[in-house]
Amino acid sequence: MLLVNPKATTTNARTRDVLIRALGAAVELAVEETRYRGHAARLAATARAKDYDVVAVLGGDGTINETVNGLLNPVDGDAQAAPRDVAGDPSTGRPALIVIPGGSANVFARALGLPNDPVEATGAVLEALREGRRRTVGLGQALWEGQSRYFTFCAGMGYDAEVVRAVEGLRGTGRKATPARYVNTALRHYLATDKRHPAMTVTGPGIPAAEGVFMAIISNTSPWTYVGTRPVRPTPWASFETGLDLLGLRRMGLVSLAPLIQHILTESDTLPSGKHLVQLHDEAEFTLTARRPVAFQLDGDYLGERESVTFRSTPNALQVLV
Ligand SMILES: Nc1ncnc2c1ncn2[C@@H]1O[C@H](COP(=O)(O)OP(=O)(O)OP(=O)(O)O)[C@@H](O)[C@H]1O
Repeated sequence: MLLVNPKATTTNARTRDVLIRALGAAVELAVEETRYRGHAARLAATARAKDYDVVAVLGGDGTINETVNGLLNPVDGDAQAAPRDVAGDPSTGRPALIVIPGGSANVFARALGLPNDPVEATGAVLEALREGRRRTVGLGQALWEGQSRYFTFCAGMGYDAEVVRAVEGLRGTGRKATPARYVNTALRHYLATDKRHPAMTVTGPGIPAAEGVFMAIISNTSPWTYVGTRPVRPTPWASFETGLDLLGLRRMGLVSLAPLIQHILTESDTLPSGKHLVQLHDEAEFTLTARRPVAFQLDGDYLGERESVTFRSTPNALQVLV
């Protein structure tokens, strides 16, 4: 099943048709266009219930996030659909995923090593299909107030989620999400964010409690994002094959931030260092609690202000043809 989000930033009818022709020549293909927010999750859950082998997505990180959640959660009323779980590997019980970048940032596709161009990515994916090349990836899961949502590359609480919220507000007025818009919004919003009263504490099984955190980045892979073609790596050791990583900031002043920003933009695999940083690597679970509601984002989607969110690693969650 091919899911196309016609509203994704860089998706157009031409790339859609190229992809349909290319995939259609290689496999038996059903094509669905998403018509509203949440539609990709429903379609993906249906694909799983109907035992499709593969779900391909042409869209941005938002559509991929929905698709992944649809693949992991059973469709309404189908909760006891028999999983095809083979030998305890949960990824074998659901359709595999194909990703063709069609959004603005395409972090998940690029973190998987795919070209950030839909036609070139189609070529790479067709090769993977022909050669049966699959990679098993873990996902992150966020749980709060009785809700749960999986994430493919990152979640965040605090300043970064405030920036995501501000950019979503601008997109609501018809402006596109470009890297320059994110950077401009981040700089402007820096003046407004609270740099004096840290709200969050990180706790978890076997993890010493860390208080006084202003913002936290939770990573399922590295890079965390891209500015243009440049990868940004606040948690350089994170990977799809390990548990979750975290970078927490206990200071938001420019003296602390400037060297950190320089480090994460230029260093590829050394951890940023500093007493004001809280760092976790390859953890199965931890919780962020906050004294007041704090902005929360997941795979670049703003999800409101929250006071407690638990983050859990879900190993071997999905197979990706790449
Ligand atoms: N037909 C539609 N009309 C409006 N919104 C849609 C439609 N189909 C899907 N959506 C929603 O559009 C949102 C944005 O899509 P998506 O993330 O794929 O693209 P993007 O925002 O351009 O990319 P990125 O996430 O990389 O910025 C998704 O949250 C999805 O739910």
